[in-house]
Amino acid sequence: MPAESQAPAATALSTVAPEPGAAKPDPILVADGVTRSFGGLHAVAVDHLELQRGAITALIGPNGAGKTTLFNLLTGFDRAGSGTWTFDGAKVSQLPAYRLARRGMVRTFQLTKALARLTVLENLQLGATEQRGERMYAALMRPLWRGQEADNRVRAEELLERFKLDHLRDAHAGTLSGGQRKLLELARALMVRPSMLMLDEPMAGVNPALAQSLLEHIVELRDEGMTVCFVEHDMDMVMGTSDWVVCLAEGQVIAEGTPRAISTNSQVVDAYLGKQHGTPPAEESS
Ligand SMILES: Nc1ncnc2c1ncn2[C@@H]1O[C@H](COP(=O)(O)OP(=O)(O)OP(=O)(O)O)[C@@H](O)[C@H]1O
Repeated sequence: MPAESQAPAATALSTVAPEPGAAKPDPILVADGVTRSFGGLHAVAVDHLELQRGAITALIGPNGAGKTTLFNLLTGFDRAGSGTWTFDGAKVSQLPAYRLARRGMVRTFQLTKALARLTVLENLQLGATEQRGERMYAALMRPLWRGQEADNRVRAEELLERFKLDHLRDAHAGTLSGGQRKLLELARALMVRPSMLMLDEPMAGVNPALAQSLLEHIVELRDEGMTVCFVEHDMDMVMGTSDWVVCLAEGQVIAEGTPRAISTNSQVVDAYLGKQHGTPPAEESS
């Protein structure tokens, strides 16, 4: 049975009815009528969804449930067919990712081949400019305003230390282990001091030792006041870390609740948990 979190967000959520579309005491994100179709396939059709400020919310569901599609819509990486959503009280539907980042919502990015050739420190410095929507070429070629560059350097050093990547600051990102890459992806997103962090499968390809450290970092960020939302198949992480769980199936929210309520929800068990046969094996060795 999952342990219930004692964080303030968990306490606030303990009075919320465990039902799809439930209103939250202090929602940071509110979505209404969000749809996305591919041809005749309704990948996402979410009537109403609220995410509680300062809480860790997990999006779960079977393969093809629409989790990644919804995540991409909310983070400005795809365009919804219809629907509106607000972030921190302001309408942000269809805003591109860099404009969302300016408002405080950022998502992690997988390291591309180009980024793998840069050092860890360069990745962090570039993370700050990317999230603001500056072009990579311009960011590298044009001398940045000195004050801003110095701020970015200070922030980067803070994050290197926090994530214990300082000894790797001059290593090429491509040489990092799977878990270290995930830490770097998280650190890159934090360069712009967001209020909400969106994570797509943070545990994928991470070995158990680093998974634990990654998990602790995420809980620590929540304890500092950050709102976190992640898509994840690893049910240990979902049950052990999240304050609230939203289960999607066939594009719709079929259940919401605390990890404890969700683990015994018959619809979730039928659609997802009953079909889970453990989590995929870790892919890295360090
Ligand atoms: N670009 C696309 N073109 C066509 N169909 C798509 C596209 N992206 C997603 N889909 C379809 O939309 C549905 C939802 O996919 P999505 O990737 O959002 O599910 P998911 O819940 O994230 O699944 P998984 O857990 O396997 O990652 C699936 O049927 C998928 O095949």
